Amino acid sequence: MKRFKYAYNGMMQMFRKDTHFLIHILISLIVIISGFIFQLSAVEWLFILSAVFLVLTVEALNTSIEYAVDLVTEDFHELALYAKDISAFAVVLVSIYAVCTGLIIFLPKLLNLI
Ligand SMILES: Nc1ncnc2c1ncn2[C@@H]1O[C@H](COP(=O)(O)OP(=O)(O)OP(=O)(O)O)[C@@H](O)[C@H]1O
Repeated sequence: MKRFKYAYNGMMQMFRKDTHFLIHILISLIVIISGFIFQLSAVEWLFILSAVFLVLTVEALNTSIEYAVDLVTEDFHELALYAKDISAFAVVLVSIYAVCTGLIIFLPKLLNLI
């Protein structure tokens, strides 16, 4: 129960600090609602949910790394720059995976509507 409380506090802090997180949550909700509308198969749900949770998880880790780096130094430091930039790169990578997954699953269904 303690762990859930800490996790809840972490989530609330994410909402306060990281506006990207809120955008990710909103997009995730739209994707999940679309999944119900298009009646995804079990395998399609697995890919969509893995993409959604991967993006949210990596975004949370990215914010966590930013805090850890800021704790060590707020001065300009090349290693701080590498740590933050590589962590941002990880978010971009999973976002590309999520966009590809969304396109592969939803695009044929959307084209079918036309
Ligand atoms: N201490 C530092 N030394 C060198 N470069 C830094 C340092 N802090 C931040 N940077 C550079 O500025 C960029 C933005 O850092 P920042 O901590 O503002 O994160 P952010 O991407 O704006 O995240 P958020 O919007 O969630 O706060 C980093 O990716 C890095 O290139």
